[in-house]
Amino acid sequence: MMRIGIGYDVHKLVVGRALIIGGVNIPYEKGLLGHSDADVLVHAIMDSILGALALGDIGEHFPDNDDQYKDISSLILLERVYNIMKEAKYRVGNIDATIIAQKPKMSPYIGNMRENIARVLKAPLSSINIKATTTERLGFEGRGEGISAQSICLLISDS
Ligand SMILES: Nc1ccn([C@@H]2O[C@H](COP(=O)(O)O)[C@@H](O)[C@H]2O)c(=O)n1
Ligand SMILES: C[C@@]1(CO)OP(=O)(O)OP(=O)(O)OC[C@H]1O
Repeated sequence: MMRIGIGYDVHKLVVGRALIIGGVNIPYEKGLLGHSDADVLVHAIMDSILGALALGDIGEHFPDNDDQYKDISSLILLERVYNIMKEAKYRVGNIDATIIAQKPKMSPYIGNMRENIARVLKAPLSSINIKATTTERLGFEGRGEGISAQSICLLISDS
């Protein structure tokens, strides 16, 4: 059996925070604000997997008032979502995700992001696609106030 899920997340850009997207530390004058490392792409991917499993969202699994998640790498949370998926006897068929950011340029980092996500999800690199787009300066992403990400995933049952 196959199941499909979508995920969407937004974080605010502020000075004094690291910009971590897809587990890659991207040099930039601002970073994303959040309780964890605020990795907006990994959050959207986790929500798409949990969505496919009909198991709610990351806020339910990793509450943002729990000190154990303060500044945690979202790749660690992704590994926990992987374990939940494995327990349910599913594996990733494919993931397609989009980062919506006016700046900075994501293209030099996309390869490393794909490698990080494929490694944690124990999925072939060819099953993970990550794209980036500006919004032609329109909206909150276009004004540089924040970055959003969207993900869709297909899970395949192992049983
Ligand atoms: N933050 C971003 C946004 C976009 N890109 C790449 O640039 C290409 C053109 O973007 P448009 O928004 O003008 O369509 C796009 O294909 C992305 O590959 C990027 O690297 N970083
Ligand atoms: C990841 C969690 C937990 O540290 O915190 P944030 O980094 O604030 O991210 P958000 O996208 O609001 O989602 C869920 C949270 O519970």
